Amino acid sequence: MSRTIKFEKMHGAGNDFVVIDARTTEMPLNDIRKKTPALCHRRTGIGADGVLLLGDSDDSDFSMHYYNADGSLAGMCGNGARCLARYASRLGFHEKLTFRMGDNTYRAEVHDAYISIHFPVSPRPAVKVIDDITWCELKPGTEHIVAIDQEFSQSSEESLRAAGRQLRNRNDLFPNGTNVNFASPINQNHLKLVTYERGVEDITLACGTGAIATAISWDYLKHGHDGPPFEGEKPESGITDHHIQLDSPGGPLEVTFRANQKDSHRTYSNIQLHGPAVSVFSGEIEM
Ligand SMILES: N[C@H](CCC[C@H](N)C(=O)O)C(=O)O
Repeated sequence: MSRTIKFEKMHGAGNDFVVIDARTTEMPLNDIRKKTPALCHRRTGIGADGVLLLGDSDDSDFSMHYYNADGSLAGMCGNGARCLARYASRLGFHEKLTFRMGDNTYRAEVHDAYISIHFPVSPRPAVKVIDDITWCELKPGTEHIVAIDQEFSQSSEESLRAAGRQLRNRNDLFPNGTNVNFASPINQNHLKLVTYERGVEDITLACGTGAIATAISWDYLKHGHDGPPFEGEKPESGITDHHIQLDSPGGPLEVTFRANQKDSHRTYSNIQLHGPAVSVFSGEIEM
């Protein structure tokens, strides 16, 4: 049976989504998931990198559900979270809200120009050398690997897409696949970032969890890496707060976090993602 469903098309730094209030659709979430590739198709559908659903929650303001464009599940979507928070605040939720995604409860603060999402996660980066390139592997809500090299700023989009696709499909190393981030430093607190996204199977204009993964990897590779120190830096004991800007093809995102250094261990907390969330149009679609 086909149904007409209301949706809003939104984006955060060009990472775009079909947003649906699942409380009003009377359609099982899994049925919407099955329709996700058709909804996200850029020629025959609405066109998006994924579908965001707002659902009920017992212990938060709402629950977030996210499907990649191919219908696969992802642990988290940072740009999507900002869009859903903006959408929720327009539905009448407060500007400060909480939402549930998987096992985590996130907090969001909705401002006119930007939205901040507090990530209740403490990712533990691990260094992996693959084909002579140093990668940092970590999971700020979903799976990422990050390489940081000045050379990526000169690389063509085609070459990064091909390299991202190849690594994403290295099932021997990443049985669940991974999102792949190529970053190049501009200065200590500012990097350029290109992300190949699993489930979209392409470079997207921005990736929020990729921005978090990159900001933390940048710090970890300098201070927390078990191998020889990078740039001659030695780990120091203590707490430091960081604010990093990541420039993606679709625009800048900002990440703040706290690094906690104890002996040779470096851990991360107070992670926040800040950036825009914009409504493009709304409509109805037969599903
Ligand atoms: N674009 C999203 C990430 C989606 C992650 C997804 N592609 C996966 O983990 O499979 C973001 O802003 O964080």
